[in-house]
Amino acid sequence: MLRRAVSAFCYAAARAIPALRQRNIALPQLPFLRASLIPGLNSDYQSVTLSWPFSSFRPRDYSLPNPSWSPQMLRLYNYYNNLCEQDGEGGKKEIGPWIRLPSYNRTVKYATGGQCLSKVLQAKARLFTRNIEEEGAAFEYAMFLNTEEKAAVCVFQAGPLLEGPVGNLHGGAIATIIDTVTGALSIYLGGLVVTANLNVNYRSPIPLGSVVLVHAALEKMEDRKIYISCQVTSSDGSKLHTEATALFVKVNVGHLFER
Ligand SMILES: CCCCCCCCCCCCCC(=O)SCCNC(=O)CCNC(=O)[C@H](O)C(C)(C)COP(=O)(O)OP(=O)(O)OC[C@H]1O[C@@H](n2cnc3c(N)ncnc32)[C@H](O)[C@@H]1OP(=O)(O)O
Repeated sequence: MLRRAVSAFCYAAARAIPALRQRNIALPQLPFLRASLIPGLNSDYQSVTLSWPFSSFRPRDYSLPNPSWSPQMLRLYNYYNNLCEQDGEGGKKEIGPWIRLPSYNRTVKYATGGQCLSKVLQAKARLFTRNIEEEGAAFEYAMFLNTEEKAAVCVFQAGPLLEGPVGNLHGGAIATIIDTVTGALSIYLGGLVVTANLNVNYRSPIPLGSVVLVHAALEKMEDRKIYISCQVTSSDGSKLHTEATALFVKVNVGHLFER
């Protein structure tokens, strides 16, 4: 019963969000969608209270700066975060094409804003990239979307628990952050999607502890298919570490519960 209700809600939200975007209807005007997606998109919105009835408090946003972040990580975060605000008429701050994505440790919090639901549905489940609570130990990252260019940038600091070859980042961890960034962009563009194909070319090792940029951009959309390209570069863009292409396929929420 609960599963059916959750499925119906997620299905409706997954269908509604892209349709509203296509019609240029601003999501912040809609209270429950604001609750599920908008808080934390940029610094102004962090004070918005969740209005979805299951949420009595806001979940932790893991993409906000913490003491483990290096000065370089913080500088890049501030650079992209500042792009999220534009000067409007009379010096008033306006939301520009850039938005900062909040990051929770369960996808169900994205889908519903629901703290309660995330306790009921496989309570121990955690988003792979946010399952280590120790700050700085594994994936530290913040994602920014450019809604006009249909592109995303992620500022990523690789922690010591992600070691592969000695002193360097594990290839699986690199693929994971690529899947996360290209996936987030695809979800923004297409609603509920899954990765169908991910091709990764590793060009140069990424030292543990370093800060890199993950760039993702829409190549094309065809029916249910969303093609994304991706590059991981050094923080100044001078060195190419990894290149990838990804294909995401739109699904309905029932697909995720087929057993
Ligand atoms: C703004 C919000 C932010 C949120 C942030 C959240 C951050 C977290 C983000 C985390 C993100 C993490 C994300 C994750 O990690 S998702 C987890 C990993 N992925 C999966 O588990 C997916 C498993 N696969 C499937 O479920 C099915 O196979 C899918 C759904 C993909 C297709 O099965 P379905 O029966 O439904 O459809 P279809 O078979 O008719 O195919 C449809 C079309 O697609 C084409 N096709 C299919 N496969 C491939 C292929 N491999 N190469 C090339 N093409 C392929 C196919 O030819 C056809 O094209 P056409 O004939 O129509 O032209």
